[in-house]
Amino acid sequence: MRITIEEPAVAAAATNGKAHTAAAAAPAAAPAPPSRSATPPLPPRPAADGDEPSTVYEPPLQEAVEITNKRSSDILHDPTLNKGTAFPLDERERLGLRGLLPPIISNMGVQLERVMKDFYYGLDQIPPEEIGSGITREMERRWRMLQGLQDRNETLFYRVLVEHFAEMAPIVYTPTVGWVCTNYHKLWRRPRGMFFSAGDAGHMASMAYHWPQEDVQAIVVTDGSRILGLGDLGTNGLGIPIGKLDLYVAAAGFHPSKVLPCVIDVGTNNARLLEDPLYVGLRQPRLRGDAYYAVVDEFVRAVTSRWPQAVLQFEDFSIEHALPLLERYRHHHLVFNDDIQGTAATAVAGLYGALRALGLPPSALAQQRVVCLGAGSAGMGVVSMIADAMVVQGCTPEEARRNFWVLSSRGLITSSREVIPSNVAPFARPEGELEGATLLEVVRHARPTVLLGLAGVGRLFTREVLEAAGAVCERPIVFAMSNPTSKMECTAAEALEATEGRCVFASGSPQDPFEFQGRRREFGQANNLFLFPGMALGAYLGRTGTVTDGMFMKAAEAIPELIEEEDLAAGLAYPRIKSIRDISAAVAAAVIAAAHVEGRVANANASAAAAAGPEALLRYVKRMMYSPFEYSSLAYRPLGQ
Ligand SMILES: O=C([O-])CC(=O)C(=O)O
Ligand SMILES: [Mg+2]
Repeated sequence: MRITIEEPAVAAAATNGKAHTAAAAAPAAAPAPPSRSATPPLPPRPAADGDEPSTVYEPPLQEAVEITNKRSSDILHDPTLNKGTAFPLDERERLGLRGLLPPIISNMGVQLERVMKDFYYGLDQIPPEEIGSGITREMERRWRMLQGLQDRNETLFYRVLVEHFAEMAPIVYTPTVGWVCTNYHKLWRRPRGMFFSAGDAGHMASMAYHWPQEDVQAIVVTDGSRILGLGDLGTNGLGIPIGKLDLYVAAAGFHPSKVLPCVIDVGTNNARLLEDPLYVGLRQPRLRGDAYYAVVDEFVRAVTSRWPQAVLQFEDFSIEHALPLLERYRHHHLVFNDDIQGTAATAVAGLYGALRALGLPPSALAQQRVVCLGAGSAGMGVVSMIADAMVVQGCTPEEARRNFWVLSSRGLITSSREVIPSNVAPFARPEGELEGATLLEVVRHARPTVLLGLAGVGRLFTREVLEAAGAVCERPIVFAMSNPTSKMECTAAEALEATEGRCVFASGSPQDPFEFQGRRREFGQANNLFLFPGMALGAYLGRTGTVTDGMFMKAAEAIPELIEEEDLAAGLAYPRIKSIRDISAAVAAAVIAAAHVEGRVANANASAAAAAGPEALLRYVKRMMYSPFEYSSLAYRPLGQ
């Protein structure tokens, strides 16, 4: 496997072709692009006849070489030196840039095409089906504006993000981040984070040293194979680790220079990206099997060797790899999978919150009847953890399992199904019980109190399904957890209308408040953003070695404690995200406390704080959190001193 180099001739041809396509698709009001926006064709090559030079030698007017004493990101941040994706491989090696840029080496023609498309069409270069419902032009404008701020002044960026978190989280994170990933190759700006590709095999350990920070405390990595519910986005998926780590800083107080977003590029099976001349990832189908695991293993060895104390969060890996990778590393490294474990703990937290809102004690969890749509890694992670929580609340594992009805795209899963993955098998209904039944049939038959949506395919909680849920239960709990907005199982308005306002609703992507039956209704956000920043902070501060199920369970129990009384009365199952820093601090403290009981807190300060009790521990955590409210003063120390 080697780094792919775009052929200039091919790229120039593609440039011309695309310019015409874009012009045809342009709205009538848009200015017509010049007939040729691409680089002019090269002059015909002179025929080689004999040994005579065909041209007269002309000395160049300016030096072709520019001298610099800068390296690595200092070069990318110097506009006079930066070439973006066009740095050739030898310069990437010589200047410590390998890994700081996507694997494709473009030429200036491709860069020109990207710029001109944006210049002429802006958002309109993007086919409407890619925009995704819920993403408006105004959200795009805000994203671009905040991105510009982040590129020039991170302290100020994080200050505005912390101060206006509820308003800005939907722009830097879900749902806008889904749109950003879909269009990452068109929106290309300054690179942020690291790219490890299959073409880097054998080089990753040394590449990790190209990252300029000695002290990295948290890494989020994706292989781009299942970005939110949007599918395989290849290297474009890096937008997700970037968005997650923005929240590490804003919500959990990691220092912005100490977090590292990463993508592992093993190819993509997304035909549209493979054909797009602007795509910046490897143009090859995804690696599979041992070849795939070899790349991920090398990445994990590279980053954990250079930064042994860092927490490593796996994000948006497709179902076939997410669980095997978690099992592979979780017993040796400080890792967790946010979609499996973070989403699970978020769902448990929300169920405890919903029970509180309904005036029921935590022990009532053991009596809930749960229908879960989606048997992927996130769905099954949620189901297993709710079952574990039911056991904590006093029922046997067998009784807990009988409380679940799990549906895949082929309907209800029963033990008569030919192939059942091992994590699904314990939750298969007994043979003969409605194999393959539709969601509507299952709701009527099982009479659930809880309806969970984790299928990632869009509006499957139809009006009929929701009405049935409202008919079999006075106050059904409805969580539409798939992201982004276009993939949610139903909207808040749909859930409220179909149940005459009786349900407790939450969704993974945010929903604006609205008036319903003369009352303003607001909704909790069932998103793992409540979990992962605090989980990472607790695991990092505690130096807990690994991340255990017990740590997740305690984190889940801590979250509903932070819902305000008046919000409980209004039926909110989650605290408000504007208190995200308090929530993350409480989660981190709960995580350290759980790890302390398990005897795995290796950091003496954290251990002493845990021994001193919950208040001392919470104070310790809060003291360790970075705050962007003041600039720190800068001191100068020359290199080598
Ligand atoms: O990123 C989010 O909003 C939640 C999440 O992990 C996912 O949907 O994969
Ligand atoms: Mg995710």
